Amino acid sequence: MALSHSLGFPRIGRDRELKKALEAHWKGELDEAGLRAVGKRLRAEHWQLQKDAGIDLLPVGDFAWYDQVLSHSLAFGVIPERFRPAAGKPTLDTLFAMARGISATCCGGAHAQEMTKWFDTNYHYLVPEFSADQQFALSWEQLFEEVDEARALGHSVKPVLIGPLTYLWLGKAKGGDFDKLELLESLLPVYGEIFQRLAAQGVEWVQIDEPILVLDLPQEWKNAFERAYNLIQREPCKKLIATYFGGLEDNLGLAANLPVDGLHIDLVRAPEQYPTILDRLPAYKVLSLGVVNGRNVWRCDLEKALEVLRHAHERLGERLWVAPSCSLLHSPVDLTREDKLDAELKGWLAFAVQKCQEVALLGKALEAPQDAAVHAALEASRAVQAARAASTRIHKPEVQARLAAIRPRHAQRQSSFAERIEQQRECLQLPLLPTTTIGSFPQTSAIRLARQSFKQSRLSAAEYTEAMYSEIRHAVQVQERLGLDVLVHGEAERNDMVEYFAEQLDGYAFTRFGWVQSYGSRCVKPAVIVGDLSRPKAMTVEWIKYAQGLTDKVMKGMLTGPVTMLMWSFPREDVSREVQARQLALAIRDEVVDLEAAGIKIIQIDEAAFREGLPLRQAAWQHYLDWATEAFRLTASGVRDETQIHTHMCYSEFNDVIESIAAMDADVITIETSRSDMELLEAFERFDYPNEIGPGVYDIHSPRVPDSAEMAGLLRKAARRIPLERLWVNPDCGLKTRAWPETEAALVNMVAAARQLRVELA
Ligand SMILES: CN1c2c(nc(N)[nH]c2=O)NC[C@@H]1CNc1ccc(C(=O)N[C@@H](CCC(=O)N[C@@H](CCC(=O)N[C@@H](CCC(=O)O)C(=O)O)C(=O)O)C(=O)O)cc1
Ligand SMILES: N[C@@H](CCS)C(=O)O
Ligand SMILES: [Zn+2]
Repeated sequence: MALSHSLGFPRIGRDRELKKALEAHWKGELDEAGLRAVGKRLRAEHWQLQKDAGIDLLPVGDFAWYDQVLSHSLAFGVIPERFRPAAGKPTLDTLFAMARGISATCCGGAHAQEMTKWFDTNYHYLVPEFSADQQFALSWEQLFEEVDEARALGHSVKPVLIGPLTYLWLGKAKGGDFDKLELLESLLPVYGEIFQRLAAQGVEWVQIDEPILVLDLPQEWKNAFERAYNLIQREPCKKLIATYFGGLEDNLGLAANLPVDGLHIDLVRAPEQYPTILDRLPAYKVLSLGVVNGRNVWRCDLEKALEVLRHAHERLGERLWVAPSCSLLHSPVDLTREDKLDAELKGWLAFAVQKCQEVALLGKALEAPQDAAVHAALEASRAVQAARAASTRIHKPEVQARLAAIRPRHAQRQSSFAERIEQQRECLQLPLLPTTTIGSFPQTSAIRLARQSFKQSRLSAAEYTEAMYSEIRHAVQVQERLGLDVLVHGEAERNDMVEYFAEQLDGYAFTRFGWVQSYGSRCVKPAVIVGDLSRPKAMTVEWIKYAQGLTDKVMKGMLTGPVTMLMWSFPREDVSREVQARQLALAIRDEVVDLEAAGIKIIQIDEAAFREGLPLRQAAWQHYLDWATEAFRLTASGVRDETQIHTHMCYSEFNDVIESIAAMDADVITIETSRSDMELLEAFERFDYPNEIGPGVYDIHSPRVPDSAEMAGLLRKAARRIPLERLWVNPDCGLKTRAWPETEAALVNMVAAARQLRVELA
């Protein structure tokens, strides 16, 4: 039998129960016992959903209160000094403090751990902080408790661990000049202890995630893999190493030969690795093939998947396992919840539950090809593929014709930055170190409630518009009172910076419940790119015009760029990312031009996901950077020289992409830097980045309000790297997740810091 298994299931819940419970707990409305009860119920429900779908071996350890990397830091005792409890083991409060920071009103405060993107996904993990004298000790019982919990429910379980090399790779060495790889030897005994505990609980298989095996690894890390797994092999339990998000390529031999019992590979992202792996895999090993896409919502082409699986099954027999390509954390939970999707589109989609069914069906098709259910599923899958290939909702000749007419001049501003900036300074008349924000102001429950009422027709369009205008008036008044220089309208009318635009473009479709965890309790509902994309009419102009009419100060128009629209949507699989980005670029370019025509002098085109889109392997970088940069320039280049184009990027490591960021030629870029203590500016300094920069001076993901001295300190650091006349002052990212009191308090301090530095440094 080809065993079917899942690498991990979404933890947030079909109705985002975990999100709601966490937020209630943080507000003091749900005690710890209540929160734990929600977690327990969700785990039980998720195991049952997977089992009912036909999955043989269920993951345990994929549940996390905030983030799975953070759970591992707790497990290994990697708890920075500022969070360490005075006595005893860490608690849930320790975990939440590490994730969210501690407010300055309590014990002097502590800033949260740095958060960054999980490989090339829109999921964020908390970066482990290693000290030079780092000790590791098993400190968190969650995994063992959950194994008992699942077994008590009668399930066959496979605990999931992040492997030691991936864990170390994801962390940061702090407070000393040392190589984090040196910590491996002291970390491994904790893994040993975990395997022994799991074996004592009766566990047979453990999944060890080592996704860094799909990256370009330095030789010492490759050597470390051999060293680590030679030691780990002595420990009990059978071990399956899971790789995903790409191909093993030059690490294939290394991964195939590690002394463990099985290997999982991602055949969706890297189908080409299949034949080679069969030749290189030792005869004793299980091979798990990830054939169902865990990163997208389209139904699996079962025939195509079966072609490979049949071949592998002939060679491997019971040593073949079937799986999704990666953890289903990146998938919405259950398509059956979607009661408003049209039948045709619904028939084309699969969420986590349906993906588990697909995996189980593929397993069954290998054993019982004549089975009636198998036969019917294959027939249905063939019909879906044929319908999509011919559908007029997908293929639009007019969009394709516009794409074909693009010429290099369309992606080129009229003059160089040096010439433009003179005209812009003349036109904008801003002070040194201009202050601004990234776009959004608090998305209060009143705003969300108004939107919900409008969507359910309990509020008319006019009433909803007035409610949003009232929010805009409030945001403008606050910004004027605080003395900010460049204002924003606050994005009250936007449910999400991507979904909002997607809803107004032709070619997109939407789910009602297709939530995916982004970080902690925060979720996104990625829109689905179904067909060729175009903009039927202006999307933001009336809102921005209204906001500009309220003030004499400059109002920034606020748009989401093509690369980010693409990265944070579920893309088509029948055309390249490049083509989809170009279609989006043309649609948003029209909006940029319309904003300028409406008198808007500064237009921000957010490209928060620009760095995230960078392929994991260096060999593929240039091609991506070329088309991504071109898509941005195509969006931004329809305007006059005096119109100032801003862009914004959060969570980015800029070293690898700095030249392309310069090539985007935005007049101003605002970036996230505060959690990394302005370290990220190093790339801009080294490259002598020519345009203007706003390095974030405070972390918006934490409720903590930094004082103006702290922000002034960061600005001084920034001014050492970037010439003063090119520096802007702003938070790290949008303020939608914050409440008004902390937002105002932080912005008062930010404006004060900017004013102080104007005097001090001018
Ligand atoms: C900047 N970021 C973004 C990323 N990806 C995106 N697609 N969008 C982003 O902004 N990736 C990187 C970062 C991640 N950061 C964030 C920050 C904040 C959120 C967030 O707040 N998400 C919200 C959901 C947003 C949304 O769509 N809201 C809807 C309302 C949906 C809803 O909850 N409705 C309620 C009813 C209303 C109520 O009572 O509140 C319901 O259905 O029950 C809207 O505004 O209309 C979140 O709540 O998690 C995400 C990523
Ligand atoms: N303009 C958006 C960017 C977030 S990355 C915001 O302010 O929320
Ligand atoms: Zn941002």
